[in-house]
Amino acid sequence: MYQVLNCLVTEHDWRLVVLGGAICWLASAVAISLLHRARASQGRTRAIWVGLDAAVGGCGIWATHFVAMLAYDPGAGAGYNIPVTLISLVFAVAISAVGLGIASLNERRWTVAMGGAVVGLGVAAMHYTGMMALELPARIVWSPGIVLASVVFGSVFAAMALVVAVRRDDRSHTLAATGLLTVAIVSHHFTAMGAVTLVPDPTLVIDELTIAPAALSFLIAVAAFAILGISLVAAMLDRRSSSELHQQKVLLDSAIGNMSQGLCMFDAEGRILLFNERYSEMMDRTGMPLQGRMLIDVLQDQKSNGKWDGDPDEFFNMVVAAAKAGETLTRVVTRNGRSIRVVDQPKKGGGWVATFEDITEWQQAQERISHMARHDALTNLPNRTLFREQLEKALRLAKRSDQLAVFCLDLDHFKEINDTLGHPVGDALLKEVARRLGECVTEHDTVARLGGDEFAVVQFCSDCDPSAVSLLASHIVEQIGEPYDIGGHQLVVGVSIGISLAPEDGKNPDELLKNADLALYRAKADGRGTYRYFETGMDARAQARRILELDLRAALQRHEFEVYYQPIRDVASDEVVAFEALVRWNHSLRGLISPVNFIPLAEETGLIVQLGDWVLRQACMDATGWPDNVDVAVNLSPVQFKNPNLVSSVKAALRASGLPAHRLELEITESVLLQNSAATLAVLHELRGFGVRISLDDFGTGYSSLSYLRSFPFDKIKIDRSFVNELTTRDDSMAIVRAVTSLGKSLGIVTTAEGVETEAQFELLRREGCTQAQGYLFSQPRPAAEVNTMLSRPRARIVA
Ligand SMILES: Nc1nc2c(ncn2[C@@H]2O[C@@H]3COP(=O)(O)O[C@H]4[C@@H](O)[C@H](n5cnc6c(=O)[nH]c(N)nc65)O[C@@H]4COP(=O)(O)O[C@H]3[C@H]2O)c(=O)[nH]1
Repeated sequence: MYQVLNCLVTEHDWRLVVLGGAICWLASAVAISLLHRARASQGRTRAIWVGLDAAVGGCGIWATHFVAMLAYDPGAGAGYNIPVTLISLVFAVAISAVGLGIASLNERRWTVAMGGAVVGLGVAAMHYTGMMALELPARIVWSPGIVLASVVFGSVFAAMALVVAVRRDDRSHTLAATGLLTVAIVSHHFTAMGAVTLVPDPTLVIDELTIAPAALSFLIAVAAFAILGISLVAAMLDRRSSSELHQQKVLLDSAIGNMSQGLCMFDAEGRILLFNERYSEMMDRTGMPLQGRMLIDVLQDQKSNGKWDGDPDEFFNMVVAAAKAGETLTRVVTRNGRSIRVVDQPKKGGGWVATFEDITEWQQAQERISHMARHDALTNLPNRTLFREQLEKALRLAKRSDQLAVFCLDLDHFKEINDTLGHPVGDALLKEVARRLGECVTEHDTVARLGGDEFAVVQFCSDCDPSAVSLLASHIVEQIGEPYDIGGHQLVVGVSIGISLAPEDGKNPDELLKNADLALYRAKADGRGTYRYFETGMDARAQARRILELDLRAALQRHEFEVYYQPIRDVASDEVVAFEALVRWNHSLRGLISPVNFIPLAEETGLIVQLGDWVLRQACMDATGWPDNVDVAVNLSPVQFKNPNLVSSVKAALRASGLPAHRLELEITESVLLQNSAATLAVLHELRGFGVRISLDDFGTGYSSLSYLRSFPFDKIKIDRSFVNELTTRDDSMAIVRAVTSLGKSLGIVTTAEGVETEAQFELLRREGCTQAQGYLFSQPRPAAEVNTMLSRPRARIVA
């Protein structure tokens, strides 16, 4: 230590020492400030800043050394070897570049310290290379301990300088770092100089390629100018980037200020660095000092004002810890009745960015969508999806003693009401039905609309009487069956109910619904307006029906259908005047199947359109081979009337066969007139318009409304065989037949009695003036090939 101080005090010119110190301070200040720029930039820009920084630092170290060497007078004849002097400058710049590059790599304190230590080694490398350039008639004897101390001083102080510099880019830290870097260079130099002892040796020859100390001052001035020049360039670059930064800041401010989202940026400690107005509005922090404040203080203020109901410490610690761990936090908070989604996104370099989005409307829309997806729009009752979920839940929660029943409901003849009175009336009726159902059940039960006129109920009751299910079912049948007054229409609609019980009829919603549906089918088949419980055999019957349906579809392709004909005789002349076409199914395994067993299924599945079309074409074709005065009657199903192509199908059948239209008779039932009567009547008029005749079949069995006879000028009324059957035994049947025949006579409509089986029936009909008769008395329906036989033989012989 003494040696170092002695060297400094006795062997140096103080004025030059102060000048060297000043150059060193200047270079250190520029180097520290450039280090900040380097660390704030990326990639190539960072490399440029590191390069400039190393050039300034290196020149500073070099100039400081040689100014200090000027201050140190080693004696006459001293000079500096030029190449080695220049190499020492290269070392100073190159090693500083490595150290500064390391220090700019990341935030870690140890990396920065290591970078600083490398810069310190650069100072040492420069110093000792510079000393090697010193040429004088003396030998330099080094004191190794002091040499080591000089290297340690340089590295430790330089490491400290860089660590302080990167801690914060403000004036105090920059000043402290500049001071420490100056100390690093200066302390290293003078400690190293203390390690020198010059031993005169006149034998030593001074190289020619040396530079005199006086000339060296010129080089130092160049280095000092280099420092100043680089500082100037850096300042200009800095200015330019400051103005760019300023512009960017203006842009950023306006973008942040106009965002619909709230935004707040925090540093790693939880201090507010930046926020927009939207943030303070949304989080109810308007008018509160926020800039630079710790979040915890803001929360505590809000807590004391009653605007925050959480635990500020707990919350603050949680968000700070999450940001430190690099976790993104998302939560939804409620402020002033609005729902706000907050996302805390950790940011590079510590801290986090919080964004605040008002999702109130979005949330409401989501709720609406989810409600719509699970409720029926018309009645607002749960739909099938929600019903299944609720049934599933009820099954999960049901205890052994609980009773759970699933009801499937179907309104009877709702379709006809909808078709005749229109959809608005149908909709109003469904709403009213939904309301009445709601009144029938308790708060433990669920009512749902599964679609169309299908409703469902889950009855859930604890420790209740088993008769509760039947009681509810009959109550529903009664309530739904009460008359409705809808838009001035007095309506009556019945309901059929199928019931399945859990767990005996099914353990899951699908099974229970399927079985309740099977029971519903049975309720409908048993005459509607009633309820039925599921029974095990129902499933098998449904299965058989499904097989029949599949068979029916295939039968058309396999040409398994055949048209049979039954003669219709004129009562007065006893001549065959027409044949009724009646379809038969020649099933490959089951033999001949009667239409009563497959026509309803064909109607349900819509296959009747295809089948009816085929019968029509076949019947027209067959009739062309009969005498011209013998007509053909073909049955039309109500379902065929819903097909817009009906008229064109009839025309096509006539055209294809060449049968005159007046020889074709189409038989319809009253139910055809029930559905959308205006459209049906238009079709009937169109058919009649081109000469086809229309008969009203099964008269007396359905609604038997005489108004139908007024609504359309039928060519024929067919009296149902149930009346003919009882003609000789029941007076009322006789009275009905008499009324219909006289009605026909007065309206000029042909009357045909169906199902005539006995001579006595025929005799009565003849007496009452019935126009035509049809029945087993004359012939059963027979294949087309037997038509000629039926035509040629008198009836008595056929019966026999
Ligand atoms: N007990 C008894 N029955 C008699 C007597 N005379 C005729 N019948 C039967 O009465 C039915 C008359 O036909 P429908 O009332 O139109 O009733 C028909 C008709 O509604 C429907 N049907 C038959 N073929 C077709 C078709 O091609 N298209 C449509 N849409 N329906 C058809 O199937 C129903 C039943 O047809 P089928 O079984 O052929 O039954 C025929 C016929 O065989 C009798 O003296 N005594």
